[in-house]
Amino acid sequence: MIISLSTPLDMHLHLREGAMLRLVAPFSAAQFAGAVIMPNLVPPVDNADRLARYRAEIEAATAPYPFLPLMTLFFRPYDAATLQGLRDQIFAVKLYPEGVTTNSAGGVRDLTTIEPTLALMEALGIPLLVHGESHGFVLDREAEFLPVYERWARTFPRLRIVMEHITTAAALDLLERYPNLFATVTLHHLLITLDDVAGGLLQPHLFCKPIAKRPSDRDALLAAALRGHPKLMFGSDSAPHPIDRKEAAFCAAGVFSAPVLLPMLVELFERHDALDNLPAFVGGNACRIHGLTPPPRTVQLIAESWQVPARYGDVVPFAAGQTLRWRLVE
Ligand SMILES: NC(=O)N[C@@H](CC(=O)O)C(=O)O
Ligand SMILES: [Zn+2]
Ligand SMILES: [Zn+2]
Repeated sequence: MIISLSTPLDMHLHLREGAMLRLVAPFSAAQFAGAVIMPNLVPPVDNADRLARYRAEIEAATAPYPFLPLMTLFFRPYDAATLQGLRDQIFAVKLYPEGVTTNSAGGVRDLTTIEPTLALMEALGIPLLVHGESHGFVLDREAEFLPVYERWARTFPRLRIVMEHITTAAALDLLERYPNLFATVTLHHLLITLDDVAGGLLQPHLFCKPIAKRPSDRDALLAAALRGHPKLMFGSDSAPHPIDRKEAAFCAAGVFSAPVLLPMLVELFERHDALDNLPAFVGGNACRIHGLTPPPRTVQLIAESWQVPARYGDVVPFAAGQTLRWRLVE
């Protein structure tokens, strides 16, 4: 049995640079027609020259797959001339509050100071992608950020705002209240809760920001994804770190899910008898919301089981060692 997906997209992806990029990028390029590429490199992708060189590096690493990198710019308090000059080279601007996640040291310290740049983005039609967490208690960080989304959604009604990698039922509820608010959700946040991370022996390969939450949150996110919620888009947040940064004191945050994404999404939607809604979740909604027209591409999966390797190079993947029911047809 074969399942065909038309032009699947991953709306939140970390490809890193150099040898890590060359190791991980082919997994995404084999499965997806395109992906939104996160700019949290060291130093961040925050100027035209770095953008162009990073895009070229991605294109080299993903050839010969027809893979569209949707580039993002690391949020700075850009002025009008800078944003106008960069607008045609980017899909969106990605905002990190200072210090909330991996490589966000150059993020925004005072969120009340950046409204002039948000107004410019609204005028230029540039979407705002946000890692929305406060500096509060770890389980409350996403909830505490929701009023910030509300303020921006009200102040800038034509600014398209994407709440990245949401992990709570409360974030989902907010989608219903503001027409210009959208969200991405990862595969792992549809499957795991905090118990999987820290309820038994500590599982560093499931440690990420935002941290996985309660069963009720996971169930609400899964239900929304399975029904193809029109404002919810798949974004893997696949975020590889070398094994010595994960199996260590001060374990880095990030789950490397790229190699298993479509096989596990198909299995999940099949198990819940929701395969009809998978195309909307993995690209259809994103194309409609953002007006994207990536080069059409068909990706096929076959019902043939395989075991996820323990490692790819020096990176441990999500679901390592598990047997999956669907395999990508290469
Ligand atoms: N999600 C993570 O835990 N880590 C991401 C950064 C991010 O998306 O917040 C990374 O770059 O490693
Ligand atoms: Zn993030
Ligand atoms: Zn991310």
